[in-house]
Amino acid sequence: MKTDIRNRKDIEKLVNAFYNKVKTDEIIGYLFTEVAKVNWEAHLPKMYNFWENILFCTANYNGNPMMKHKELHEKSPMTQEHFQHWISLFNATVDKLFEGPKAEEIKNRAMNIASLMMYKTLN
Ligand code: HEM
Repeated sequence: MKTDIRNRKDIEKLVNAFYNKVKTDEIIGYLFTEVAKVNWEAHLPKMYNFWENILFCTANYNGNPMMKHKELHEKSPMTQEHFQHWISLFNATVDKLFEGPKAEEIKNRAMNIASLMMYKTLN
């Protein structure tokens, strides 16, 4: 039986599952592994903080994601398809693991941030 996203431990489970898929994904994987050469030990805790702050207002994330993605786009151009694919992977991961109001909220927030990011990055 699926539960809602209740705490940081659930966020860790979601984020780990999501980036496990991302790493080997045919459409966006290379942006992480070859272009940005992501240090996963640093990136994953940042993402736990990012989403924990969004869902539970913990005020433990203070980065600048818009800037990071603009820099990434300058190194290797991204397209609307990349962002749409990111969203579909993210939604599929949420739906596989969780259900409830917080699960719906995180998908809505991801979609809104992705739209803004696309607008700021691709224009
Ligand atoms: C095509 C879509 C996307 C790609 C390819 C992508 C890729 C990346 C990469 C390579 C990094 C840098 C990791 C590092 O520090 O080396 C990053 C950071 C990050 N991404 Fe994305 N991303 C995408 C979409 C999104 C979306 C839609 C969100 C939010 C809903 C998001 C949130 C973040 C955050 C919060 C960081 C950490 C920024 C920091 O350093 O504080 N990303 N992303």
